[in-house]
Amino acid sequence: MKPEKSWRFERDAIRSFRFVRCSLDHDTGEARLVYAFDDGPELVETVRFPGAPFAMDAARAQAVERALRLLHLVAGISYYKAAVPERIEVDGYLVDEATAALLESIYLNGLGEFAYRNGLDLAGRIRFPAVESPGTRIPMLGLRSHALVAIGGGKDSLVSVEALRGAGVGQTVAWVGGSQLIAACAARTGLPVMNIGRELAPELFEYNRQGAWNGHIPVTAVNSAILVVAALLHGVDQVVFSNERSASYGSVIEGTGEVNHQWSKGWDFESMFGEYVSAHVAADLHYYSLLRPLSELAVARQFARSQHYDAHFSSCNRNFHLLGERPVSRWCGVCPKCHFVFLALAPFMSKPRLMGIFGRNLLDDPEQQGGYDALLEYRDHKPFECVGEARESRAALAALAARPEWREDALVRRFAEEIAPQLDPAELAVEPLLVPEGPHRIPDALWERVGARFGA
Ligand SMILES: CC(=O)N[C@H]1[C@@H](OP(=O)(O)OP(=O)(O)OC[C@H]2O[C@@H](n3ccc(=O)[nH]c3=O)[C@H](O)[C@@H]2O)O[C@H](CO)[C@@H](O)[C@@H]1O[C@H](C)C(=O)N[C@@H](C)C(=O)N[C@@H](CCC(=O)O)C(=O)O
Ligand SMILES: Nc1ncnc2c1ncn2[C@@H]1O[C@H](COP(=O)(O)OP(=O)(O)OP(=O)(O)O)[C@@H](O)[C@H]1O
Repeated sequence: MKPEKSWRFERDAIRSFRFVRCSLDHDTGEARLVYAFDDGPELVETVRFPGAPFAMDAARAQAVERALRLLHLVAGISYYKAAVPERIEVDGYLVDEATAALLESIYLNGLGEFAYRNGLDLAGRIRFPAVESPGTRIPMLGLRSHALVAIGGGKDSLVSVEALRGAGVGQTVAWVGGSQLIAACAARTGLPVMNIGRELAPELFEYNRQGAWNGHIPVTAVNSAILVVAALLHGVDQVVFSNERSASYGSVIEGTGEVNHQWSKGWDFESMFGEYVSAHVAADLHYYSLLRPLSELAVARQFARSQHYDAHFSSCNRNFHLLGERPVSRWCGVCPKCHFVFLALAPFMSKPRLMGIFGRNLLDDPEQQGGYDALLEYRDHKPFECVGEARESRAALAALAARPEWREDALVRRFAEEIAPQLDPAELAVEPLLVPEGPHRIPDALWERVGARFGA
């Protein structure tokens, strides 16, 4: 369809979102993901995979093409959300029923927070056009044993990197986007690194100014699909994320139910996506999260065992905006992630060390009371951020209330005096929360080596 010169983004007049085409140039490593609304201009997202030119046999090249289409379909969510039109069209290739089912789940659940905040009901609205497929078996590719480990600049992925190192697994640390903070953490690992470039179609920002629907998207799903393409281009057999058990639990909102900001970090996404990749993209490519059986507190304990990254890492998402200025400090100190990570690390490291990392004591600052109340689900719901469960925050605060160096701090004292007496003391123990449990996709032989390290 030729774009009409006079086309304007009018959100409520748009009827269809189109997946126009996708391509990957093996000589340059540049992928182009092309979308459009109705007969509007093409929206081109670019992803640059380092290591080109890529040479490979036909079977691997076909797997790359399947992975690229999966990425095209997943990454479309950034643009689809701008108008959430009633129709989805895929112009360049056919989508089978299994792919449509995966996509419908990612779009519906991954846009859960977006829909809730915008007062939209997307149930039944998101339908990918699907054709029946004969269910052809996809081949093993003979990928070499090596892990591409996704890192995000925070504590979680660094825990995975060190666990894999300890288990003797060959790894490359990989990240998407231009964050200098992540680059510094990657360099600090001393391991081979892979930085994948990603640029959103610039028109999206213009549409945002013109009244597009806007809100959170499941960015981990997009990063996962990008890393699957990268793994196949480089011929390696594992894509490793660092999503913990706690990520599977969302915010419970009165009158609405559960809305999970971090849905694509949760188990439902991981199991569905991982199974799809091995059944429909490459039989010997394994996607898993190494931290899936761990709570946030267990990850924090693990991170605290080494000081190697103290001066480099940050979990504060304010470091990762695409537009605008970077924060002066690695830790803003006022967002839910700063609140939670400070609290989660406190039981496991010395107070001076923690204050050295954050440059201040968040638990002795009454201004942060509202933020901590939300983490405890006390008179508020869990924030829309990647933070642990309320029972983890309560247990951590209870542990600090028993320690002389913490118990006089304003928010610890308030917890002990006002909130703890309303809670069941049996539910305030830290130890049970440190035990690894629940489903995961970690290869058995690897879990045997890292599980003990994690306290299994
Ligand atoms: C850095 C951040 O937290 N961004 C969220 C913020 O966006 P904001 O407008 O303040 O800044 P930008 O990130 O620069 O985004 C500019 C616009 O582009 C849209 N966009 C961005 C990335 C993308 O992949 N697709 C996009 O469409 C974005 O919507 C803006 O209009 O608020 C937004 C609305 O709530 C969030 O969507 C932004 O979150 C980013 C997608 C992001 O990368 N966030 C991660 C730091 C993040 O939230 N990670 C999660 C993982 C959970 C998951 O996978 O769902 C976490 O740590 O909680
Ligand atoms: N820019 C990125 N590129 C590739 N993978 C990423 C990126 N950001 C995050 N990830 C992956 O997604 C996971 C979830 O992100 P998240 O920000 O919660 O984790 P983190 O940065 O490792 O730790 P923390 O929870 O302390 O911030 C990460 O552990 C990492 O595996």
